[in-house]
Amino acid sequence: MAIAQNTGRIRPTKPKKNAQKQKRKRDDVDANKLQEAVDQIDVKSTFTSFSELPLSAPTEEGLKSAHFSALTDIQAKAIPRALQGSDILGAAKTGSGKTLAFLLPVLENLYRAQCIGADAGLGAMIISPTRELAIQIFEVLRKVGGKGHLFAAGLVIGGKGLREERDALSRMNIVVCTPGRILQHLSQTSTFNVDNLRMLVLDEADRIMDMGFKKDVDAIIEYLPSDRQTMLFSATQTKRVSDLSRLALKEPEYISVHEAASTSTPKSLQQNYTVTPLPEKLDTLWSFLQASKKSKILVFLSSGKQVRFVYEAFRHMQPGIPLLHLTGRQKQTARLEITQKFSNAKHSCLFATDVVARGLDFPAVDWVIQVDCPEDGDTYIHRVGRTARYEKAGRAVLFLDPSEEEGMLSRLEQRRVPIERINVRNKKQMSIKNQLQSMCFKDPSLKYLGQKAFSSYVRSLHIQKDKEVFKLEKYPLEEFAASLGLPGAPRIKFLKADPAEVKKLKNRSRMETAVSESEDEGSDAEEGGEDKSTKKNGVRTKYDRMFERQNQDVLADHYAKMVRNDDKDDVDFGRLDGEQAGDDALFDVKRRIPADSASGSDERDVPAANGYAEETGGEIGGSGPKAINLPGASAPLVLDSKRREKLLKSKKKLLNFKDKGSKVVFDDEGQAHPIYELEDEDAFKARGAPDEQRERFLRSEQERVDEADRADKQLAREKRRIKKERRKERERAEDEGEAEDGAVGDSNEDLLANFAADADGMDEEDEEEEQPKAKRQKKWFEQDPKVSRDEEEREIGTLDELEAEAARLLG
Ligand SMILES: Nc1ncnc2c1ncn2[C@@H]1O[C@H](COP(=O)(O)OP(=O)(O)OP(=O)(O)O)[C@@H](O)[C@H]1O
Repeated sequence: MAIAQNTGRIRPTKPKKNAQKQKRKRDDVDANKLQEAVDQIDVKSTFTSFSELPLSAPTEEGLKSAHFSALTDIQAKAIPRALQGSDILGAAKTGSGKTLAFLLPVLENLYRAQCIGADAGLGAMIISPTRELAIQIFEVLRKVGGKGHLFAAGLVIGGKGLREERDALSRMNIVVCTPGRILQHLSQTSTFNVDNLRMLVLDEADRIMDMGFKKDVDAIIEYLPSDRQTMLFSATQTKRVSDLSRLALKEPEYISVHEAASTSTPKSLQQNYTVTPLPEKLDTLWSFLQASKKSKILVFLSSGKQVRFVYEAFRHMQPGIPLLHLTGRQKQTARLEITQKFSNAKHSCLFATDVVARGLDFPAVDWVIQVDCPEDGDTYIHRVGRTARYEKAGRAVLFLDPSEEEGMLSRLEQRRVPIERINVRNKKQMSIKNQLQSMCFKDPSLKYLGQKAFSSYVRSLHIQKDKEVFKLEKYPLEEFAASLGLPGAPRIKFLKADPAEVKKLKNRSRMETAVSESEDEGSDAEEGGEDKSTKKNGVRTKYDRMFERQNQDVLADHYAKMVRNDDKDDVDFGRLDGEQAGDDALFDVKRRIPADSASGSDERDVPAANGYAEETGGEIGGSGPKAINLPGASAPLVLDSKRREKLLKSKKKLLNFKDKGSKVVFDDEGQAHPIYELEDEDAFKARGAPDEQRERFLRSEQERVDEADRADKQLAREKRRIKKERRKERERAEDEGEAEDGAVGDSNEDLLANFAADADGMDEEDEEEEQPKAKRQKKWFEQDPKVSRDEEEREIGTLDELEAEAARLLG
């Protein structure tokens, strides 16, 4: 198969023309025979191996090289029906091989239809909710289809050049994509023709069909031909009639292989929970890591901020096991690198958000630890499904706060999850609170991360839909803040908001947010999220995007949308009551400014990095720019970009934002006054009319000038006298002979020079003037003055005398 690279760069390879033609001929014959065999499949019979199915030679070859021989349950049931062209709703436990259950029919059905090459157009579209999962599906496609098939296949997930994708799309037969990005191509790429599309696959279909992707999916469907085969797969598949009608499924086959099973999770998965009060969760996690250094562990936390804080804090404490972290906020290349690292690692601990909860097939994960309670039973199932995949063993532990225990256990029971309580051995339990506190004290940036982790966690609790499980008022938040090493709990404000808006926001699940983050917030300007806003706003520049990017280090996009700039409606978190905390509430993070600049006496200081404190109001702290009060600055420094945030690290640059200071003069008592000070008006009037005052002032100034003039003249006279004396002194010295009088002359000159300097400050030029000139050598045309005087006295009379005189001068 001509397959694109898994980085999103699409480079269909070109098989040699002759070989291609011959192969096509063979394939034509094969395809006809295969079609007959497929038509004759008895879908009710039991299949156990791939060899029992009528598959093409290239597919068989691919399966063989990937060492797939026996069919899993879902594959045995779904593949025969899908080969015959039925629409499928496939449900099976995590790690049970659903990917091959839809990839094989895609390869086979397109092969039999000879939907190969650029002329055939796009034959199949496979949609995944996350980029990581799309990449993984693409890899499996490459593994089983890359051996002998001639399809051109590619990945369209954003994070790479739009034009590059656009060019390749027009030649693709199979595309694996994320919803936002493919919709962008459908709406913007004129050469992208989907008229020949035969198959549409939705992996993690329940996720793709829910609120987060609703608009995108509905729009995508509009572009696709209605005469197509549609397949939906998920471990938590639903038969929602609304979804089926949205996708226009035709008499779909509902294949739920584990419906009758007593549990909805793999049998080989051992599941436990431990009741750990929120402030002790990090202690328990640390103790667990210390006891499991030779394991591969996946730790779920509910927000990217928490992931970042726990990762950074634990990293500093050197746990003795390699640590990794993954969130939707990271750049695509970093995410890819981390998933690969964790896949290849033997012993490692990956802290992650729900961005990796679904579909990812990390090999040999020993433990899945859920430090934060999942939002619902489905999320729990997907998270724990990252271990115990395809008949392998695995263990999962859920940390529950006492307030969550009852509610969550009943949800898990409803979802047929067998889970048992275990207790943490007191002896093994370690406390890292003091360590965290001292680390946060020493390292303001860690403390800052801790504050963000705290706020984002509280916000995530607040927006949870299931209030029977998540009762915000029951969590010991002060103690929780202390357990993160913080000196106090950052205060959080809740704002009243439009109920309709809140409802809409609440309907967005956390997973959706994580996923939409992952789609929206890569570094590349042409990613899915950006594309959506492009649609809305028309042309946007790089700077628009830069400023629109929501406070990347602080709050997620959806939180930003929940913040309203309406101070009147602020309600203190401390005073939160049932009504205020109800569905109508939106919230905002309120951080403190230093006590000396804060007006409210009850406010605590929460100094941010570099010793400065943040002040937020309205949208600040939620998503918009932050304002920092610099000591000595007249106005707060607004942090509306990364570049400005960096400023905080440079004292030199910060000086530009501070007041430059003003000049003052000191009176005799040592009191400072501004240089120009307005005097008292009455005192001014008492001194007479302004004109008179002006006259008086001019007169007095004139006298002052005259006096100064006189002094100057006197000084000039004195100088001239000194000069004269010095000249005479010099001449006398010359006359009497330099050798004898040098000493006297020098001493006089010193004396005179000193006097002159004292007299008034003669400047250097004057001083130089006073220095005796060094005796200069005569030029050829100059005469000795003595000689010259003698000569002048001598009269030149005749021509002979004149000639004789000229000869004498020349000689
Ligand atoms: N027929 C098979 N024989 C052997 N291994 C298989 C077979 N089918 C799938 N596998 C392996 O099982 C593992 C899980 O497969 P897959 O990722 O498709 O599961 P899934 O059902 O999609 O899981 P999830 O619900 O978590 O997405 C993979 O490592 C895959 O290679």
